[in-house]
Amino acid sequence: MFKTIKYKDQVLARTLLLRCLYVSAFLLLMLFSFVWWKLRQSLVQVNNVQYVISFLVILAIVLLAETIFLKWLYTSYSLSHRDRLANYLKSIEFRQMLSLLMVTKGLFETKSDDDGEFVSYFPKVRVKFKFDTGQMVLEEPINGEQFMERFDKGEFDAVVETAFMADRQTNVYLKNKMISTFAFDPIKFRLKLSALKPKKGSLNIVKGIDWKYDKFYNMLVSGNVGTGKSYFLFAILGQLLAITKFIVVFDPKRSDLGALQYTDILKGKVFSTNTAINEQIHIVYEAMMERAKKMEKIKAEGKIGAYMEFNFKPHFMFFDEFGAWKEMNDKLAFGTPERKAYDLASGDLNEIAMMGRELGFYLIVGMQRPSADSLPMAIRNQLNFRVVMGKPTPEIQKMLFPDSDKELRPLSNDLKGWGFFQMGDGAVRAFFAPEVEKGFNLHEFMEHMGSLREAG
Ligand SMILES: Nc1ncnc2c1ncn2[C@@H]1O[C@H](COP(=O)(O)OP(=O)(O)OP(=O)(O)O)[C@@H](O)[C@H]1O
Repeated sequence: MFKTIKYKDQVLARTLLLRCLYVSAFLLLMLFSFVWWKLRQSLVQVNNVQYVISFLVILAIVLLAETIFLKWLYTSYSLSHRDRLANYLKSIEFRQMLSLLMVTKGLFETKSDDDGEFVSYFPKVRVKFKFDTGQMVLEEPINGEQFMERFDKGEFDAVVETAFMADRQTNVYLKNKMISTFAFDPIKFRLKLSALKPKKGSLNIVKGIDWKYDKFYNMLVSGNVGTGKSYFLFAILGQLLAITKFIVVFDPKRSDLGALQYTDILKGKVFSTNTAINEQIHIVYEAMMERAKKMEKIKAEGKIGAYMEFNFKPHFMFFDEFGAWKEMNDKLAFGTPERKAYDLASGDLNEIAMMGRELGFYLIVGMQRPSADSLPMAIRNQLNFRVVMGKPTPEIQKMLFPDSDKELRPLSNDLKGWGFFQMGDGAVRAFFAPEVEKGFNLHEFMEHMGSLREAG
């Protein structure tokens, strides 16, 4: 149910606390009156002074204990629990914060009369919490009244995102209002690795958000050591295996991905040496050019459409530790056959990044630091789905999400596998990568995902 945010909600928690204290003081008074009445009937002699003193002492002790208890309930219990009481307390805190935000952003008007200043206009913002999905739904007025433009421009939503560490997921306009849905508890959207259900054209990222590679072609996954980059890449590669057999995997650092050459599903598709990688890049490039020719022929007959409409399958080049490959090859002496092969491969890669989308050839690039030296601009500009695991440095944030000034805050101190992503020009979102469960075996996972394709 929606609740309207009021100006006085700024002190909601204090009001709640005071109400509790008033009620308990009243109950104590009733109890004492009853005890007094009983004592009068009995033989025990208590004078008025003794009675008042004992009442005041007990009242003070009870109210102090209750204040401490309520404070603990509000600040600690509500954070560490997920039951109804904790959710109720959280909703109080959130409503209070919303009211405060509206006031600090000046989204209200005052007038004065003989009795002093009073709030003459407070916009009708309503809120609904969905604790089971970790969402908050805000209804903001777009009704021709004061501040409409500021709500419409998303100014208030941006402040809410920062204050609640939330992500705006959807933004819908209805008559006289705008409905924005925020995810304030990103972990609620986490998928389990075993629950991934990729489909042709879309791979699962978090609940409700898929990577539609035909739309947001080419992916970049960056992140420092230990942030969960490899695990996230496993989730992507596994899903690709479930939808296509046209995959090549490059792992110049020979890490866990390199060892996938020993699986049945990826036998002959994993390459680690520079020579093999450069050669394979050229093979993929030639396959792409071959497809370009075929499509040109089809289009010469007046047919229109994208590659899948002509029954061509998507190809994926899965390139982990891209920076390491570039660094190793950049050192090669000019004029040597290895250098020539590398230069050819670099040119091919640029073209795959640029033309691949139309033709169904996609790149997935994994690297620690996507700096200008390690990731050529021609490729970087074509990476439409950008992911960073962990909290990026300001420079990396600027490089990955240049148009966003969203403040990125850590999602967890003890859990790994969280980060931020942006698809195209969409909002930068915080997310938890699919959870890798205990007892996970990389090779078994890949074989299993591959078997889904064979079965289907
Ligand atoms: N999605 C996840 N689910 C469960 N645990 C995770 C997840 N992601 C990361 N972890 C935990 O964090 C650790 C580091 O993750 P990962 O190996 O993917 O980091 P990395 O950034 O790739 O580092 P490196 O470059 O050293 O491989 C893992 O061993 C695991 O314990």
